[in-house]
Amino acid sequence: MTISVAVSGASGYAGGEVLRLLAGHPSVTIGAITAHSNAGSRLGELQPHLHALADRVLVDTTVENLAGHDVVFLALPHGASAAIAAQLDPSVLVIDAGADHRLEDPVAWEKFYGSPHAGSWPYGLPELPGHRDRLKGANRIAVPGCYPTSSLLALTPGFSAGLLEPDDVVIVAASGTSGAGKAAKPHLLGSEVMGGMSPYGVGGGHRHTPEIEQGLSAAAGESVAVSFTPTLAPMARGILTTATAKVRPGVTPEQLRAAWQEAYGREHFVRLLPEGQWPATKMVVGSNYAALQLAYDAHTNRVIVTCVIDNLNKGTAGGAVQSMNIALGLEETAGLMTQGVAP
Ligand SMILES: NC(=O)C1=CN([C@@H]2O[C@H](COP(=O)(O)OP(=O)(O)OC[C@H]3O[C@@H](n4cnc5c(N)ncnc54)[C@H](OP(=O)(O)O)[C@@H]3O)[C@@H](O)[C@H]2O)C=CC1
Ligand SMILES: CC(=O)N[C@@H](CCC(=O)OP(=O)(O)O)C(=O)O
Repeated sequence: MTISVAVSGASGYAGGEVLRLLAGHPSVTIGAITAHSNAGSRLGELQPHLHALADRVLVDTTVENLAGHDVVFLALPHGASAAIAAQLDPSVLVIDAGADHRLEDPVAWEKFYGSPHAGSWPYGLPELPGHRDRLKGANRIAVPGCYPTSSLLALTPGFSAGLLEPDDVVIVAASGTSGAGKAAKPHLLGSEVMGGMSPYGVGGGHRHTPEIEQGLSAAAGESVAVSFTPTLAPMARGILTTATAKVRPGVTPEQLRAAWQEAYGREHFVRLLPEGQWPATKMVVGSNYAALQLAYDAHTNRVIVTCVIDNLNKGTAGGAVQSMNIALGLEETAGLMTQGVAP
């Protein structure tokens, strides 16, 4: 089976990573690749690492150019994908790397994004309970945000198993700068980022807070409140998320470990590391893997979980391709077997 795929936002970081993965996918033919201000350019000028596609020319992101493919990836700024998706044939598989269709609650959407809610689609994080089944045969998929991917992988097993208190969850995550996209922004200048770290979106203001709460609340079966603080780290790729939550009375460290083992023991891309080995971003950069470790802090009665992902891979493009594979009934790992890059 050969699947024709169009990729929009192909001049950006997320679209570029989708193309990098699709170029190694055994069942995919890459059709239209589209951009906005860079339409008309050769891909090799903008994504010089994509050698096999260097001579392809970017065309405008229009419904006409995206039509006629089996799958359309949207890797556009927030708010740009909903209008395009609404005009694409309902039978085509549309996979949106942006946020437009992630949140189920219109009130939360309007509060954090300030625009009308476009509705929600099946959520492309197959390792969450029940999600793989919802992705099978889907023709619309919302790819999670990168921080929500690592945060939900970190804490969902504890909430699904009923081991954690819902009102005392603290998540602090450090991201590489590619998470902010390619467009020039003063806080991303090398001189601002190199050699130091800084927080942003502090105090509950980051738009990924409701997305993380949505996923954890679904796992818990009750409302979960999250304090989420993102930080910017001097690296191009990678997220290191440290998530902690109060443990319910009577829960033992053995029960905690068993819950995470049960959740991920059969997963290919999510690895609970052997006890004592702690995740580092360099384990996963370039790959679709997530690595986790947990500890019980008896002093504060909290579980501490660390999760690392590559924000552009498992956090965006890898999750998108994995979801495509599931939706189309392909091997889930197809095009995604690249391991981490080290040193
Ligand atoms: N970077 C990351 O780690 C993650 C990104 N995402 C999401 O993926 C999407 C793309 O992000 P990212 O690649 O980082 O961003 P970039 O800024 O790197 O790329 C943005 C892309 O969108 C195109 N574009 C810009 N404005 C418009 C417009 N008005 N209409 C159509 N296309 C437009 C750009 O084209 P041109 O260059 O030609 O102007 C470019 O191809 C966003 O929704 C983001 O939230 C999700 C998870 C993680
Ligand atoms: C470092 C950095 O700036 N990261 C981005 C998140 C990237 C991501 O997951 O994106 P979307 O929800 O936008 O798809 C941010 O905090 O806005």
